[in-house]
Order: sequence, then structure tokens, then C-alpha cells
Amino acid sequence: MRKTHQFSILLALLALWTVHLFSSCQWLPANEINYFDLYSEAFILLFILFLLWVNIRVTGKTTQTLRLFYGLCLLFIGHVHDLLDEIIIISPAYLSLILENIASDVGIIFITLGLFRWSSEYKAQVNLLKQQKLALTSASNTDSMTGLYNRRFLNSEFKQELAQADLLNAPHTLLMLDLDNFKKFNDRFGHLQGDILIKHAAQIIKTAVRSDDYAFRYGGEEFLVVIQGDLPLARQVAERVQKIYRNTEHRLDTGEVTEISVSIGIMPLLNGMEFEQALNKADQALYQAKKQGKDCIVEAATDSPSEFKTPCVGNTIASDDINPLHVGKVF
Ligand SMILES: Nc1nc2c(ncn2[C@@H]2O[C@H](COP(=O)(O)OP(=O)(O)OP(=O)(O)O)[C@@H](O)[C@H]2O)c(=O)[nH]1
Repeated sequence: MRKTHQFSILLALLALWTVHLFSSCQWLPANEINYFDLYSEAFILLFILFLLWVNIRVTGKTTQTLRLFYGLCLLFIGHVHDLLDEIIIISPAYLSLILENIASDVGIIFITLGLFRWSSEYKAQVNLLKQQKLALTSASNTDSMTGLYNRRFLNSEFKQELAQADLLNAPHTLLMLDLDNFKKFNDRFGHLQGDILIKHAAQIIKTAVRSDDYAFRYGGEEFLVVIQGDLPLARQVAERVQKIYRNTEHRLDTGEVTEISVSIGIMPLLNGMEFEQALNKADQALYQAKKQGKDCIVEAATDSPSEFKTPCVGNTIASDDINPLHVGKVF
């Protein structure tokens, strides 16, 4: 029903009710007045008036608030009638009863409908807000280019989560990964191709780790992976990343296939060790991997601060002088 129609019906009822009241009322003798009912009706009326006042003050009127408004007006009419019933004789009685009941019943129907629709809309809005909040949280925690977790998430929620996790029962290990000679790649093929290569590497890291491990884009072409597992498992993960990375062709727009490699430093998160400390050691291990010729994995020694347990194993590029950037043509 359109709003103008609803309003016209309400006005018509109001007019009918007023005419009916003024044309047929007679005062009741004082001893026939039921004061208890009178007070109770007066209280209900005040309450309805209060609800009307609240309704009028609601900003941003919608169909639902208007429904409530009409419903409250009708209820008000019905109850005024009820109140007057206590002090005057309204005749004919059947008309009075009908008017009183119609006004109250239609009013309650309007209010129920309004509240029902209002609560459905409210529920839908709450669900939408929850979804938006989830989307915003996820957007603020992830790196827009790669879809991996970002540094903001690492430094805030992740460190808290890790601090709460029982490290004694669940060992964690850090892997720091860095693409080799990326600057040369950028200089040769341009930043756009560099971005594509970063995405390619991120995709490989995602494939190589389990869903409950954490993979971050730590800096430009630098990644951090935190796995739930010990050093041997971390080495397996690192070797898997390198293997997939080597075996996954990265083709440029020009048709060339790049063979840019990745170096990895590993450090277990020892019990009682600060995350930053472990991060520094993983970074030192990565530095060693670079120093030892790149394209390799180095584990940081957990006992002495400056030693590194493993020499480079997967080193395929001897030094920076020997064409560090392998680029082959696709046939
Ligand atoms: N395309 C692109 N390049 C970036 C991005 N972030 C950082 N870089 C570039 O990455 C390069 C990193 O250079 P370096 O830190 O010298 O690292 P590298 O050339 O890989 O040298 P090694 O790590 O020793 O192998 C710099 O030229 C940065 O400008 C990015 O989001 N996109």
C-alpha cells in the first residue's frame, strides 16, 4: 500500500472517530468511574505518546519508521477511546467498540509489520557490516600485489598470536627468502616485469607451504615464511620452494624465460627467544647465502651467534661476475 493511501486511511479513521465521540458522549456519574482502569489507560497513553515522540525524533525516515508511526497513532486513538469509556458514555456502544477495536488492532498490525521488517533489515545490515569488516581486516593484513600477509600484520596481530601459541609444544621456524639479483632484473626488463616476477615467486611460496603456515611479503622482493615445524621440516620446505621455483617457467611478455634464483635463510624460533632476534638470525643466514654465491639455503646456527651450520647446497650461480641473470629464449 502506498504511503499516501495509508495516510489518507489514517486521517479518515481519525475524523470518523472524532465526529463519533463529540456527537454521542455523555458524562458518567462520578461514582461509576473506575479509577484504576482510568490510571492504567492514562499510563498506557503516556507510554504511547513517549513512543510517538521517539519515533518522530528518529532521523532518516524509512517505510518501517512510518509504519510504526501510523501504528502508534492508531493505537493512541484506540486507547484514548478506552480512556474516555471510563468517564463518558459513548454511544452507540457497538460503533464505539468497533472503532476502538479497529484502531487498536490495525495499529498493532502496523507496528508488528514495521518491527518485523525493521528487524529483518537490521539483521541484513549487521551481516553486511560483518562481511565488510572481514573484507577490510583481510585487506589491511594482506599485501595487495601478492595476496601474502604484509608487514603490518606481522608486526601487530601475528606477533601477538605467536606469543600466545605454546612454542614448547609447537616449534616454529622462520624462513627468509630473497630473489637474487632482482635489481639487475628490474634494470633490464623494467619495474612492471619485476612486479610480475614478485607475484610469480609469491604464488610459488603459497603453493609450497601448508595452509596453516604463514607467508609474508617482507619487503620489495623479500619474503618471510613462518612454519609450524622444526629445522629439518623447514629445510624441506625451503628445498621445495627452490625446486618448484626452478621448475616453474617464468615467461616474460617478450617471450623470454627467466631463471632468476632465490636464496633462503632459516632460523628456528627457540623457546624464550624474541621474534626480532630470530628474524635477525634468519636475515644473517640469508646474507650468508648471498655471500656464498646465491641460489642456496643456509641454516643459522642455533648455538653460537655467528656460525652457520650448513654450507650452500643448491648453489648453481658461482658468483655475481658469471652472468648472474640467466635469461634464455623460448623456441
Ligand atoms: N619491480 C619492483 N621492484 C622492487 C619492488 N620493491 C623493491 N624493488 C626493487 O628491488 C631491488 C632490490 O635490490 P637489491 O636489494 O640490491 O637486491 P638484489 O638486486 O636482488 O641483490 P641480491 O639480493 O644481493 O641478489 C631494488 O632495485 C628495488 O628498487 C617492487 O615492488 N617491484
